[in-house]
Amino acid sequence: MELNRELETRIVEFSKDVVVQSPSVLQLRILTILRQAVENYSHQTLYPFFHFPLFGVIHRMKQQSPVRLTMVGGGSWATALIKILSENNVSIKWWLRKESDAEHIKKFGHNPSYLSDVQINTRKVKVCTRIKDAFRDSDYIVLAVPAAFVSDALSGIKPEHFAGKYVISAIKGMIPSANQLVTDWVREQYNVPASRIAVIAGPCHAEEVALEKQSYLTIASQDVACADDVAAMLNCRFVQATGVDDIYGIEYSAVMKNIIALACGITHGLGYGDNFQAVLVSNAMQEIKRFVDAIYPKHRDLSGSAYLGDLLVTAYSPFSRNRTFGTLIGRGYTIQSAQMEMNMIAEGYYAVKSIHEINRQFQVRMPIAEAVYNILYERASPTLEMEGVKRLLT
Ligand SMILES: NC(=O)C1=CN([C@@H]2O[C@H](COP(=O)(O)OP(=O)(O)OC[C@H]3O[C@@H](n4cnc5c(N)ncnc54)[C@H](OP(=O)(O)O)[C@@H]3O)[C@@H](O)[C@H]2O)C=CC1
Ligand SMILES: O=C(CO)COP(=O)(O)O
Repeated sequence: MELNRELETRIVEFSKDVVVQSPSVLQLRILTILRQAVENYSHQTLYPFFHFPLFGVIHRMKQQSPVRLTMVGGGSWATALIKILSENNVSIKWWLRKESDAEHIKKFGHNPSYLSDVQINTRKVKVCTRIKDAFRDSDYIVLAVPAAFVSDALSGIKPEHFAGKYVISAIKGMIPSANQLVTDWVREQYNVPASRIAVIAGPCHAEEVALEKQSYLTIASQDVACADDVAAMLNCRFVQATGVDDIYGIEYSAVMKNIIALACGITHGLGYGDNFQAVLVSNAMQEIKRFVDAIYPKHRDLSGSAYLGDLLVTAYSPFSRNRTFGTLIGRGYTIQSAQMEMNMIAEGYYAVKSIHEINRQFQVRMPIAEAVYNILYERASPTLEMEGVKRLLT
């Protein structure tokens, strides 16, 4: 009886949406509901539903109608997400800014600039360099360029181009010119309703996805059904994705962990050891909690993998751009030379300034983030700043 009621409620909720959905989104939504039912209930309980006529229809739709998605960005994370999505019934338009990269992918099936070992399935993935063409006929827009370049990447795109689409931010950074989360910025600039916005989070480096190492993603949206749909698109042989509702907590936490990874890198570059870093990271977790709870109060468990897990992987992994950038700064590189040394973007560099400015209003005690800000923006000495942090750690 419980199941009957739950399925009924979900189907009624979902049918309210029917008028505004395209067939592929409907299919995904139905599949998500059914997948959850199959996971959570016994075959015996589910048996009556096997006569439900939609089952056959869904099966046929699954064969025929792929989800239509646009990937915006040609970097390592976009390339890794393309690999994951290509495992499922998804048809992808991939926007990159460089004509030469697009031509190379069309010809050889590899991104020449990032994760070049990843084989691109060119039957499922169509590459283009005109953003308006990339948006046409898509149900989902995935944003996967560093936050500082989203506005450039979407140049020429207007609110009407987003109408009826879902937006998924795979970005772990803030729009520097507005000090805004990417999802808030998209909502305001393009009038996309919050129920159609999701973020992809969780501890997951593109390089490990390229190697098909088992990974976990958390998809957050104010509308959990939307998050579940996106999770269904990303679940595959080597990725397990789960939908949740704490979009603000998860997005801010992802921004903050990049700043902490910079601090870990800086101290590593200065010669501090693992004992110190463990204490730095535990204190940093409390700092993240204070900030996220102040800016968006909600009951949340920060030991979850989208919060603590992502902090750990970014603070310790040699693949982390933020940790690498911090290490170079700790070793005495200037900001410009550290940026030139890396072929990739460390989001924490931009984020620490935004968080510093936002925190003028909230006045949360964040000595580690403040030390990183002083080093990167006030030309403070890394040695002296980290001496100060050292005295405050417990
Ligand atoms: N890499 C990872 O493992 C993960 C990354 N993320 C997040 O994904 C987002 C993207 O990062 P990632 O893919 O790693 O970045 P990369 O550093 O790998 O790639 C940067 C991308 O930005 C593009 N770019 C640079 N300048 C501009 C510009 N002015 N206008 C438009 N595009 C530009 C680059 O294009 P070009 O090559 O033409 O210069 C390239 O496609 C970040 O927010 C990151 O935090 C999240 C989880 C994992
Ligand atoms: O968010 C990430 C892993 O989950 C990527 O972090 P970096 O940008 O520091 O590599």
